[in-house]
Amino acid sequence: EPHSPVPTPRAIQPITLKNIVIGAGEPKIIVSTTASHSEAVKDFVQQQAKRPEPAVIELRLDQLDNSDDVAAMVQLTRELYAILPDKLLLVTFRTKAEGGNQAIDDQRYAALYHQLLTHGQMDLLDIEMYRGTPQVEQLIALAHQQGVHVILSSHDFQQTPSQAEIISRLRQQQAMGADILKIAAMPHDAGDVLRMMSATWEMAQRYAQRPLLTMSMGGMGALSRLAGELTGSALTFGMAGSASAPGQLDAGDLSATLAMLHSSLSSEKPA
Ligand SMILES: O=C1C[C@@](O)(C(=O)O)C[C@@H](O)[C@@H]1O
Repeated sequence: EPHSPVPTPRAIQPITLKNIVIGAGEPKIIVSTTASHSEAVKDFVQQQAKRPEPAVIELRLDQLDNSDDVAAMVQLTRELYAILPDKLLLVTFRTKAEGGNQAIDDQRYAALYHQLLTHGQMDLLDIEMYRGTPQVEQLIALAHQQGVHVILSSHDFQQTPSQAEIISRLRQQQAMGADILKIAAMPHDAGDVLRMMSATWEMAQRYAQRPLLTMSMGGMGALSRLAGELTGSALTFGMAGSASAPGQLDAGDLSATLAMLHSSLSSEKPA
């Protein structure tokens, strides 16, 4: 026998919520809201609730004009949760510091998330790992008390960190108790995209017990948004109409390509 690859078993434990398996099979598609008014957000989510592509809908609170009206945001999460009986609702306030639409200080960020977790409804909450250690630790504990799964996230819209730095952040997120480990970074060349994919694979093979969500942004990064089943990224963002970040592919095209790659990957039988 010439070359028989020995597959290394991954230690990633899939998460199953509402029959959606995160961390096995095809990467699951997340579609984000980008509207600035609650009514438009609700219309969009009604439409997406009927679409087959997204498994997860991300509510981007920082895109809303009235995101400082905490009671209205709490109410909005409850309404969206009710129209998504078989998809997952991810709630995200992406801060300006990490590429989002609105600046918010760590205290107000923590206060908003505290109210959302206490009075709102969601399956998943995106918490930026660098929003202040005590705040982040308290929010993770509260989320888990409320039965909400936590995505700890880190974004770099300027450049792509070294492979060691990408892995170190993902491991830190895991150590902090994240349920899903996430990093997004901007590439300047193909090497940066390949490094993100390679860091994802090394993390998945060696260190991860939790599902990963990684991507290179911008047009150059598209391959990283398609390659998750190979590299070990369990989720991927696609767009419906308008992108919530540069480089997102249309959810329909994304879904077709993920299916094509899945059939190739599952025909691969060890010799
Ligand atoms: O952080 C992320 C990833 C993202 O920035 C992307 O590149 O697809 C899109 C955002 O909506 C999401 O919160």
